[in-house]
Amino acid sequence: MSRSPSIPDRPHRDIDSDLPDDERLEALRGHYEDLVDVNDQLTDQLDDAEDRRERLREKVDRVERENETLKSSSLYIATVEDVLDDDQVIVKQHGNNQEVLTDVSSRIVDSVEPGDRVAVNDSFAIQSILDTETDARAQSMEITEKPEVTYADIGGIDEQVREVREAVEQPLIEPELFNEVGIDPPSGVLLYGPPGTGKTMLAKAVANETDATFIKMAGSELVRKFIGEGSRLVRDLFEMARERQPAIIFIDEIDAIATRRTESKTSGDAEVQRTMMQLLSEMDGFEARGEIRIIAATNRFDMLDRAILRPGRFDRLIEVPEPDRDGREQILQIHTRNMNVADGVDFGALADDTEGYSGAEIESLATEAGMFAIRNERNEVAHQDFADALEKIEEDDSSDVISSAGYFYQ
Ligand SMILES: Nc1ncnc2c1ncn2[C@@H]1O[C@H](COP(=O)(O)OP(=O)(O)OP(=O)(O)O)[C@@H](O)[C@H]1O
Repeated sequence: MSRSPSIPDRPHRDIDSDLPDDERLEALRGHYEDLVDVNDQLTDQLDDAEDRRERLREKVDRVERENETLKSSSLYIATVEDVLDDDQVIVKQHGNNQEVLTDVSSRIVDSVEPGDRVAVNDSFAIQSILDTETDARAQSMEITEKPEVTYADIGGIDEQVREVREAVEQPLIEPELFNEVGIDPPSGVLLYGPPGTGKTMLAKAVANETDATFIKMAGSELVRKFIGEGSRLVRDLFEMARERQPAIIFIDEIDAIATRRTESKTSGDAEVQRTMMQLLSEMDGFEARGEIRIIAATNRFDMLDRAILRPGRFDRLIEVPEPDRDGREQILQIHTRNMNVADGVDFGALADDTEGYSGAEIESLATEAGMFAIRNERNEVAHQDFADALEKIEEDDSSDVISSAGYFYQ
């Protein structure tokens, strides 16, 4: 840090009053020049001090802004791919593998290196470099203060929405109802059904509706990546939820940690078992009327260890099936509501033609139809675009079957 410049001495001259007038005048002129000189020095120093104060104020503002961003908690994990000049880097976001050119906070710009795992905020600016422990915790959890999904975004599963609201939302919003009646709400809710039918959406929508933090952990990540750490991460998960309650814990692919016990006793099995025991013990010691609710999801209900379905654990089972015809029509309407759709598009006919499609597949159909419109240089999506998209998806699916069959028989 630079030291403050010293204040110049006050000029002093003894002027003898007996001097002849012209010499006295000369001495006074000299004294005056000394004073002007000191005045100039002081003015310069004042300007410097003001500059320094301005710079410090900017720095304080910047640090305050960075602090605010750090405190707002929705941070995502990414890996640094490349460090460029001008405090910019390219990062790849975990989960969706999106590559983004972004800024680095000046605090840490000198420490960022390619390959580092970092926490980025909503606008992808790097907030901190993760150490291994935070990294492991954060990697397996997705934390969102308030997910954007609402019940209005979910189509075709009204009955399931109603059941989830009753089992998860009501105990959070009106715990006194359960106290008055003298019953405990369901401890945990298990959503089961085929992939892409809206299980994750349901959990997010409850969090949105109840202003709860949404904390998602994938069972498969727990056992695949963190051998030896699974049970600690389950503990972390509940601790994180307690710190941020009201919170919805969503454990996706719960089958990965709660499979039926097999005969084989490999170390991997023992690890999975320990992780599941930790989950059960967290749930057993859990206040059902508290501000934390647990939802799990699986596509493999048949494989589940029945121990997790006992009373006091995941004791409310909700099946989320593939949508029926009306459901498919509703989901199509939802996923095209922000699209520029031509008048002649017949959603009823499209619902008829998409039997067996999940919500996620219907979403891809809508996007694909939009792509056809763009390819044909139109900004309005016509019925034919949906028909072409459907044909393309069916073709892609059948070639997948052929290639996987070819592989099988090789
Ligand atoms: N019922 C639905 N209504 C509207 N959109 C849906 C519905 N189901 C799925 N989708 C669309 O598919 C995407 C994936 O859905 P979601 O992640 O909720 O499925 P999931 O059942 O949790 O799947 P998985 O078992 O593979 O985790 C959603 O983001 C949404 O766009």
